[in-house]
Amino acid sequence: MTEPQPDATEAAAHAPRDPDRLVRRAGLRGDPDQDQHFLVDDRVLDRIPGYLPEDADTTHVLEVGGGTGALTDRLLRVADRVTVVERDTRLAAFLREEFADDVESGRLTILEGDALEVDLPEFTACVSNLPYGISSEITFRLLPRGVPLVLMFQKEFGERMAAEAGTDEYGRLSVSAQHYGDVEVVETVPRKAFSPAPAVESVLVRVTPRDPDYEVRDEAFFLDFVKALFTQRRKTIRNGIRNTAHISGLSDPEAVVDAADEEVLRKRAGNMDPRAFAELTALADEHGR
Ligand SMILES: C[S@@+](CC[C@H](N)C(=O)[O-])C[C@H]1O[C@@H](n2cnc3c(N)ncnc32)[C@H](O)[C@@H]1O
Repeated sequence: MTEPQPDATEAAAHAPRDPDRLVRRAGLRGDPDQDQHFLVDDRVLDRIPGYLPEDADTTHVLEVGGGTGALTDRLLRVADRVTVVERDTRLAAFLREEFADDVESGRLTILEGDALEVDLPEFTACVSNLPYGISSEITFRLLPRGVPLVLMFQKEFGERMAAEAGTDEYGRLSVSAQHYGDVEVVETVPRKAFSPAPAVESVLVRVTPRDPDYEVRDEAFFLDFVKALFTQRRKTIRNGIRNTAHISGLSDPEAVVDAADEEVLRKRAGNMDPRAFAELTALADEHGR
């Protein structure tokens, strides 16, 4: 049976493309081994661009992992320009064909390649149903750009990003992400919204960039120090500082222990908010490096 093309009425009314039809037109089954879980729930797709902060600059929106273009279609409705990165050659070819008019007019650029390897353009916001295999690595490339992000993650990962100090989910990922912006879970997305359905539920996370309300002189050291202390999350900060100098790179951990307040030294990493980590980092920077 030949796949029906979108009819003239649909095109004229500029109705959003039907996600199931896109998958059928692409003629590909999503391959979970390639992180291919296409969003096929219209209502979820229609809501996603609306999660951008109200004042977001939508001059140039980046999408990581275009798939069959269901989200691309929604982004083209709100953005002046969209750049899509897609690693799968067949999907990149399909997107070029499906969105030929937008490619031609310069509103859409398809970058074929691995999002961790291509040179990402300057973009003003990023909205993506991410390939989960690269969630962490791509997110930490996006966060320092300081633009709004609306990203789909595996539920557990998204919840850890947004977690507050003192909760079980709070960890290195929470501190590092919240260093760059306000992180919120804005929607839980059920498995059946995707084709093929992933093994676990997903969440949409919004990151609204802001400068932290604390000073960090050396960002790389701050992130290494936080990472080091969370490898010993059940130990006190005192023991954490002493035991992890090989990770944090401190040459004199004892000097940091001497300089820090007893109250802080008795805490555990899971109870330190980002500001407390920043203050301890400043001491470590001054006394222990
Ligand atoms: C979860 S699907 C999302 C597809 C589409 N945006 C949607 O919402 O239906 C992720 C897409 O990322 C692509 N992909 C996987 N790994 C990638 C990588 N390292 N760089 C770029 N794209 C990748 C997959 O081929 C797939 O099309």
